[in-house]
Formats: sequence, C-alpha cells, structure tokens
Amino acid sequence: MSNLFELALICREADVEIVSDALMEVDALAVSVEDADADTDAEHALFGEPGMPAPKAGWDRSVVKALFPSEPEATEAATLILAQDWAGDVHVQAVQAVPEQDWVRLTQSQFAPVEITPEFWIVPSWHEAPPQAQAVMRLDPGLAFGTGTHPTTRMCLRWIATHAQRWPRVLDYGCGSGILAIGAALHGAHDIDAVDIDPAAITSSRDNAAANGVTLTTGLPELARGEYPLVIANILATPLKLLAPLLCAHVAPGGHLILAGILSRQADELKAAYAPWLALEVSDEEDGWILMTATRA
Ligand SMILES: C[S@@+](CC[C@H](N)C(=O)[O-])C[C@H]1O[C@@H](n2cnc3c(N)ncnc32)[C@H](O)[C@@H]1O
Repeated sequence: MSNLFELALICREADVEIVSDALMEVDALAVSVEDADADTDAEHALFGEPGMPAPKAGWDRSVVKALFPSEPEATEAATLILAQDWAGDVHVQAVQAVPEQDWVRLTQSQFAPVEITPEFWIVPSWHEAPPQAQAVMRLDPGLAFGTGTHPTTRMCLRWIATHAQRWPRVLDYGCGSGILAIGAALHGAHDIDAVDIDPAAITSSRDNAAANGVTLTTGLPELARGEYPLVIANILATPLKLLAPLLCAHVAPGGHLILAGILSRQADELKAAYAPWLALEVSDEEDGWILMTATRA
C-alpha cells in the first residue's frame, strides 16, 4: 500500500513554468518534467537552477508530475489546474499510487563518492572513502544546493584544491550546503565567511562544517565585511552581474575572484559586467559551464 500519489499532466505548448507554480500552490511535494526534446537549459530554467530561460519553441510536449500525500489531494489539484484559464492545453495523464519503495536506499544509491582531484573526494556518510583520497569531505544530500555532483561546484572545488594554501580570509558568497567553504577549510584556509540569502543554506553550511570538523562563520550576505584574498561565488549569471560591484569590492589587492554558475555563451557578458573593476578570464570548462577567475592587481 502506497502513501504517495502522483498526478501527471501532459502539457502541449503550455507555459510549463505557470503550470508548476500552480502545482506548488496546491501543496505538491515535488514536480518533475519529462520531455523527449527538452534540452538541459530548459529543464534548468523550470527548476530555477543555473541556466538560461527555457526556449518555448522546444516545449511541444511535456509531462509535469507532482507528488501528493493522498489521492483526494492529487485529484483536487488536477481539478483546480484544469479550471484555470490557461489550462486549455493541459490534460491529466494519470492520478495513480506510487509503488512503495525503500526511499532512503533509493536516494542513497544516487549519491556515490565524487572525485574532485585524485586526492580530494566528496564522500556521503554511508560510503567508505576511496583509499587514494588524502582530503575527504563528508557531505550528504540535504535541502541546500551543493553535493559536488554539479559541474559548477566541482570546478570551484578543483580550483580550491589546486590552489591550496593558508588563505588568511575567504568569502564564500552563496554558500548553499557550505561545500566550497568547507573545501577551502580542508585545503588550509582560515577565517572563512560563508553567506547566503537562504536561511536553510546557512543552517546546512553550519551542520556540514561541524560534520567535517571545520569552523566557518555563517550568515546572511551582510555578514561579509572588508577585503578577502579569496572570494568565491557560484550563483547564476544574472545575479553575478548585479553583484559585480559588491563582489569586486570584497577582493583584496593581489586577491582572487572565482565565479561559477555561468554558461559558456555567457562569458562575454560577464567579462563586460566586471570590466570596470576586474578582468575576468575563463579558466575551466565542464559540460557547457565555465569557471571565470580574476586577480586584483
Ligand atoms: C548554485 S548554489 C551554489 C551552492 C554552493 N556554493 C555550490 O557551489 O555548490 C547558489 C546559492 O547562492 C544563493 N544565492 C542566490 N542569490 C544570492 C544572492 N544574491 N546573495 C547571496 N546568495 C545568493 C542561493 O540561495 C544558493 O544557495
């Protein structure tokens, strides 16, 4: 007997973002999209992850799924959605029980140790660290972004690991799970400020730091004060452009700025946004994402 029910909607040329908002309003526990033609950017835009707005031309048939704790709630959500003015192109595919599974084991099976460099690994608590690992970060998936599985996070960590030194101050701006700040601490950094606009990220960073035996100062962005020899921000191209004057002001003379969450095609707009203060260069690339870095004279 299942205790979860899935509502699946077929959307033909519908504005999928509106559909997902409506599902959220009726207490959906999760929404996912299957679209044979969807490119990665389109899926990212729907979920608010790094990426560009979805090209609507690519969405000729999508399936939006939402999970509910009971069948009446799923059916009520379907009725509410189909009654909307914009729902003409939305059809209910199914309201059905989700087969019982060992959800914990299923989740755990999706997270294996992640290699950042041959010596530095991110390892979930239920896994042994690989024997060749010399630096190990213990991190389990949680509410905040940053498990090491995303290319943007991996590129930042790779930069940290290959530029390991006793950084006297570090600013991790948009810390999520705290993964970059903890990575810096494991590679010799001290006095690390990890800030985020999301309170859940601050809590998560604090917990993950404790689990790794490192000390971070965590808080809202106002916590960041003065200049740092190392400033890292893995956010998104648009907020990174808005944050340019602020982030540059935090970089100490001779200090480094490391930016991620940027697609390859966005390199020029980022360079232009930072040009009044710092000369950004592309220093790494993975799966269409780039790492941009600059050093203050
Ligand atoms: C892509 S996640 C990166 C998390 C982690 N640093 C990593 O590299 O995996 C971006 C984080 O930036 C935070 N964020 C977004 N806009 C922000 C802003 N204007 N100021 C501070 N944090 C922000 C989000 O809440 C989120 O936790």
